[in-house]
Amino acid sequence: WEQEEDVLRDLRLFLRGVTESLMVERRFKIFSKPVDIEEVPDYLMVIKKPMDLSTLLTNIDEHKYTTVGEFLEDAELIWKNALEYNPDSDPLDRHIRHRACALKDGIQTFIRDRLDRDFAKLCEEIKETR
Ligand SMILES: CC(=O)c1nc(NC(=O)[C@H]2CNCCN2)sc1-c1cc(O)cc(O)c1
Repeated sequence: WEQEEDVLRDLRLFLRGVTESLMVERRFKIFSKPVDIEEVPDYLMVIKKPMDLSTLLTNIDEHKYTTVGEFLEDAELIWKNALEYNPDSDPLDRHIRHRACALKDGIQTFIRDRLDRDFAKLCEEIKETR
C-alpha cells in the first residue's frame, strides 16, 4: 500500500545520505568506483564479489534494498574486500587497510547516529511481507 512505498522511499533517501557522505571524502576516493582491473589485474582472482560506493548508489536507485541490513551486507564488502586484497606489511597495503577501517567506522557511526530504530523495524516488517 502507499504508506509502504513512502517508507521504502525514505529508506532510499537515508541510504543515499550515508553513501554520498562517504563519496565526498577524499580519503575514500579509492572506494568510490569499481576497482580498475587494468590497475590491479589479479583483483578478480582474489575478490569474488567486488563492491564500491557508486555501485551502492546504483543498487539504491534500482530499489535493491528493503532494509538497512541488506544495504550493510553490500557496503561491508567494500572494506572487507580491501582488507582481504591488502594483507601485506607493504606500506600501500597498510595505507589502504587504514582507509578500509575508517570507511567501516564511518558507515557504522552514521547509521548509529542517524537511523531511527522504529523506522528500521518498519522496513524489516515490510521485507517480511514480501
Ligand atoms: C581498492 C583496493 O583495494 C586497491 N588495493 C590495492 N592494493 C595494491 O595495489 C597492493 C596489493 N598488495 C601488494 C601491493 N599492492 S590497489 C587498489 C586500488 C586503488 C585504486 O586507487 C584504484 C583501484 O581500482 C584499486
